[in-house]
This record gives sequence, structure tokens and C-alpha cells, in this order.
Amino acid sequence: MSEPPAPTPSVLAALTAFARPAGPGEGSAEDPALLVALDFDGTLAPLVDDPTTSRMTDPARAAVERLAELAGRTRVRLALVSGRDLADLADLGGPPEGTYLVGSHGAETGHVVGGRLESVALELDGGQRAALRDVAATLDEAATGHPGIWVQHKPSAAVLHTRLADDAAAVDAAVLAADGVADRLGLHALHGKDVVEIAVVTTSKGEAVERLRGVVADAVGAPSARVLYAGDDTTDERAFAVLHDEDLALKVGPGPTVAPYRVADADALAGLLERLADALERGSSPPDGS
Ligand SMILES: O=P(O)(O)OC[C@H]1O[C@H](O[C@H]2O[C@H](CO)[C@@H](O)[C@H](O)[C@H]2O)[C@H](O)[C@@H](O)[C@@H]1O
Repeated sequence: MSEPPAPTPSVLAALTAFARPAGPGEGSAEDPALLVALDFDGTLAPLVDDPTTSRMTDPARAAVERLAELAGRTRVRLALVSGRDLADLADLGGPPEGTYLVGSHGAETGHVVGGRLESVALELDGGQRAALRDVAATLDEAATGHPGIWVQHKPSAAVLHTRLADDAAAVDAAVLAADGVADRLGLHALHGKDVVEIAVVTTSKGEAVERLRGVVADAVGAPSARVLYAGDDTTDERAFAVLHDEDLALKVGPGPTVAPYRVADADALAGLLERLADALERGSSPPDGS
């Protein structure tokens, strides 16, 4: 496996500030917990045409597993925060022990404990179920007969996929139909990378990250938690938007963003996470190095 690329000096400085303990060394009761919250598609797993084949890159997998292992003995905690539904995220993400999971952009949450995924079942009310049927039928109809346009059905959303379509006019018409049904039902159409997603549960990755911040501070027994959030898509902007000065927002890849820092791709992100793990390892080692 090749070494991940070295992070740029400005990102490294931001990482050092993010990881710094409250006092001269690790171990003070005042040290904040560190929540490392990572988007999945386009962030840890390169984008591919068939979403069922998405996988983390080897360096990303190695970095995630190392951070998860460190969660057992330092103040860091790991979360995967995705638009995927929870079962799909757990299946494709292969989250290590202790990982917090956020699926469906915040509508579903889980935690890997004792090798099992603990989660609260997502319950839709009658109105939400009816809206989901309407959205799904509209998107299915918009996709029918147009090669490369297809619909992914999730427990609380339907997603129009257009990555494989060559006919720009057909894509425009399908996207218009998706925006139309969202408007008609008073729902929000999330425009991501070659997808339009319409969910019947109102939430966001921003809300999910704020919730996790509290959960992780409590789990660590820390007075507060800092958040490192990395993501590549428009939906990740909602998470970046809730971060504060002491947090670290990392945009992965090109495109407009409110995040002040950027890394090129999954492997560059992995390089940065390995540096964070190095710093935590050093901080958690006894002074004599034994
Ligand atoms: O929040 P994420 O983990 O980034 O998930 C967002 C959506 O990811 C998937 O779609 C994206 O990845 C696909 C596989 O690489 C790609 O084909 C598609 O064009 C991308 O938009 C997933 O299929 C969606 O359900 C997620 O909401």
C-alpha cells in the first residue's frame, strides 16, 4: 500500500490547533473530546457509477481503523456521517467498534457496540409515508425510459441519480420533475453530485453533528468536544456551517465551500488523519516512552 500524500503546512497547523490539549500535556480533565466526523461517498470512498460498489480507499480504511482503535484509550471518537441510509452505510462502510453512525443525512443514528450496530428504528408517520410514496412514484416516472437515469429508494427518501445519463435534456426534465414534487409537497430537494434527493424527514448533517458533539463530550467525560468534519458534497456544507473556531472544517476535493481548509481526495484526508493519530499516540504515551 502506498503512503498517503503529506498534508499542506496550513492544514497541518490547523490540525495541531484542533488536537492541542487544554494544558501543557494530555490528560487534564479540561481537555476537550475530539470528534472526527467523516462523510462517506466522495470523502472516504471515491465516487463510482454504481453506489453498491463504493468502498473506502485502503489508506482511508487504515486511518479510520487506527482512529477507532485510539478511541479506546484517548479522547478521540469517530463518526461516519452520510446521506446513505444507516443499513447501507453500515454495510459498505464496515465501521469499526465504537464508531458512531449517522445515516439518511441525520434521520437515522447508530453506534457500533460489542460488534453490533445499535440503532433506533426510523418510524415515519402516515403523512410522511404518503409523501414518500408520492415522491418515489414521481421520480420513478421521471426516470422511466431514460437510459442512465435511475432512482434509489431509501427508508425516508428517494434519490434521482443522473451520473450515467448522456442526454442533458432528459436530465434537466427529470431534475425539474424532482424539484416540482418537492415544491408541491413542501419538501426540500437536496442537490448533490449527480443526484437530487427528496427526504420526508426534515433534518441535516449540521443538526446531526451538533447532536453528536454532545454525545461524544459525555462519552469521554469532557467539558466540551471539538469537531473535525470532512466532506465533499453540497450536503456537507450544512455540517461545516455549524462548526466553530476551535473545530476543523475540511472540504475534500474541488468546488465552492464555507470550509476554510481543503484536501485533494480520500488519500490526502487519510494522510491528515494519520497525523492526528500520531499526535494522539504521542500524547497518550507515558513520559518515558514505555
Ligand atoms: O453523504 P454521503 O456519504 O456523501 O452520501 C451521499 C450520497 O451518496 C451516494 O451518491 C453519491 O455516490 C455514488 C457512488 O459513488 C455516486 O454514484 C453518486 O453520483 C453520488 O451522488 C448515494 O447513492 C446517495 O444515496 C447518498 O445520499
